[in-house]
Amino acid sequence: MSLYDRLIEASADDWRAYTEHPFVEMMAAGTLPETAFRHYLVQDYLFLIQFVRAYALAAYKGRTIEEMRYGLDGLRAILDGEMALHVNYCAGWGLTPSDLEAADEDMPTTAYTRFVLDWGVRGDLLDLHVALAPCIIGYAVIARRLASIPGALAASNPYAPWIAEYAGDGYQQLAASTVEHLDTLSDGAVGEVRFRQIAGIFAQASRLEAAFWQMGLDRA
Ligand SMILES: Cc1ncc(CO)c(N)n1
Repeated sequence: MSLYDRLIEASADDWRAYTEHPFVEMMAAGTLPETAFRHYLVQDYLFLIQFVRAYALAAYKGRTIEEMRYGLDGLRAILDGEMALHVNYCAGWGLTPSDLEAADEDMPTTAYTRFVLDWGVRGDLLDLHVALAPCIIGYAVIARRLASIPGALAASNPYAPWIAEYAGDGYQQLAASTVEHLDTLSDGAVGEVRFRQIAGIFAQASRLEAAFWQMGLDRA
């Protein structure tokens, strides 16, 4: 069993609350109010800025060139890839990247990003990558499922570009390599005590993800 499978199994309720949150179901159905999505997306841009810092930290903490490169690739995937989705959506609302950067962080954004960065500083590379994992893997899992719901990818669904981005090959491959990387990092040998520690980080990050969706819905 991969470390990822063990982590999901250990935090099943939190994982489900995150990946099956009403926010994502409403995106697939196209019924999510735009105010909710807009608040979420602006906050997500601020979230990604902090995640770039977390990946930079992962590169810094790498003990091999391969681990350093892994941090760098994650950083690039956000800066040169994922953020374009946010910029494009926001351009439709008349918001420029500078407007996004100047927005204030809402509490759940600060809570989640600083939780990850704190584990990154305090813990070792495995702690950091476990704190990052629900983000990448969760969005890949969510988008793959949503993409299979009839009508979710229809041109009439304003959230189709979001679903298509995370269900796309590039992002799905990033998630698959994250699953593999967790096994490489843990070397297949994580004892019970260590597993309980990282399972706690994984579960908390999953709860912070659910709180992030809820932050959007609360603006509906
Ligand atoms: C809150 C959040 N979690 C995960 C991702 C995926 O990168 C994202 N963009 N935002």
